[in-house]
Amino acid sequence: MQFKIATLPGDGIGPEIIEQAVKVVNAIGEKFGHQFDYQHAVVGAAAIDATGDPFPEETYEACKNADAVLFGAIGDPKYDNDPKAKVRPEQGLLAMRKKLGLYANIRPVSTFKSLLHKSPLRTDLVDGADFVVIRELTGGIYFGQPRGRSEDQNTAFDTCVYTKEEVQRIVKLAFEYAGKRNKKLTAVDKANVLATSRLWRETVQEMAGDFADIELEYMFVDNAAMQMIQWPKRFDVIVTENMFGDILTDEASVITGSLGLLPSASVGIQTSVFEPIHGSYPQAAGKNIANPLGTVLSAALMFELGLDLQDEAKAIREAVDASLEEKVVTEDIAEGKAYSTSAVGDWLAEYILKK
Ligand SMILES: NC(=O)c1ccc[n+]([C@@H]2O[C@H](COP(=O)([O-])OP(=O)(O)OC[C@H]3O[C@@H](n4cnc5c(N)ncnc54)[C@H](O)[C@@H]3O)[C@@H](O)[C@H]2O)c1
Ligand SMILES: CC(C)[C@H](C(=O)O)[C@@H](O)C(=O)O
Ligand SMILES: [Mg+2]
Repeated sequence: MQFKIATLPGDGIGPEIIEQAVKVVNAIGEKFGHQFDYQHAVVGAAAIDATGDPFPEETYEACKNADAVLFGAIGDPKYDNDPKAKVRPEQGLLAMRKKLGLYANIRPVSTFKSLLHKSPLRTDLVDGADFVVIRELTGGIYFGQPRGRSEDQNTAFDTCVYTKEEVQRIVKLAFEYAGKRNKKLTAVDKANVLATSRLWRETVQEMAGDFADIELEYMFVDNAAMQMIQWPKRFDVIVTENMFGDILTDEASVITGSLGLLPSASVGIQTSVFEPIHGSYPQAAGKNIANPLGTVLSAALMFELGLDLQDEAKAIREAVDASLEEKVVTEDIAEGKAYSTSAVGDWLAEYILKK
């Protein structure tokens, strides 16, 4: 089959990790007889440098016209350290999510047998941990109005807004996702304090009757942050709002051993975007040391959820498992010899072709 893939490397380590994902996707193409027509587009700081806009119209068009989008990461210290910057790389990512209607960010968290000892958590706690965080991605405090500063500049404000419809569509997706897994859903909120969280909880309660086969529990986000580390195996599917999901999933990556391992799928109304959960890791940019597996596993999610090609997704995950067992890994998870980002990509592509 023939597919159009938009590749958006972004900033920092973005180009290096996307390059490895493309190698892997090409190997899958060769093995399974698919052709991929790539359209490269700029986003983030790279797009500001090139066009002045962190999510230019041409990039939006490339995403809309694609069967799937592979995205690296955005962000640059020159903006991180300049709170007064008017245009920021992160605005490009948020614009992409909003304009493409990517309301659900699916972030699977699972452990690899060969990496259990890499987690700072006790092996018996993390061995077998396997859950999915469904993060709402186009609402909440990231997008709510009003936001800004008072006239005298001495007060700043952001607004957290959710409509019932926004909550319903993500909660429906989460119930359905739980139905395909172990039928357990944890709705994480801060309903003891926030009005938006009370709307979430009320909406989940109203919908629960339609999903009576799903075991449902509610948990406050502070408690969830603790239990995720204390007892990660108790979770199966978690649904939560935008910012809670952002924070909880970086925390969850500690269970697996590295932030560089976690993939995600941002799905919604138009084309889906497949992206690692980590950022542009500027300290590693250009050094060929970043872990490409979060991005490679995002490509696996692209086959699984975006293109509905299950054998292809499985072949990528098998290659990743094999690389971990053979210890062909980058420095964040290496013991002894560390491989470069590109060497890991080459090894994975070769493994897929040889198998
Ligand atoms: N989706 C995104 O594009 C995204 C996500 C998070 C942060 N950011 C941006 O990235 C920039 C840097 O942010 P940050 O330092 O807080 O977060 P980060 O995720 O870039 O890095 C945090 C730490 O995680 C580890 N790490 C991350 N990715 C890794 C990889 N592939 N391999 C090995 N280790 C990895 C490193 O130890 C790194 O110091 C900022 O500009 C931020 O806004 C972008
Ligand atoms: C860079 C930032 C806007 C982004 C977010 O907070 O959503 C990132 O942390 C992520 O998790 O993709
Ligand atoms: Mg994040």
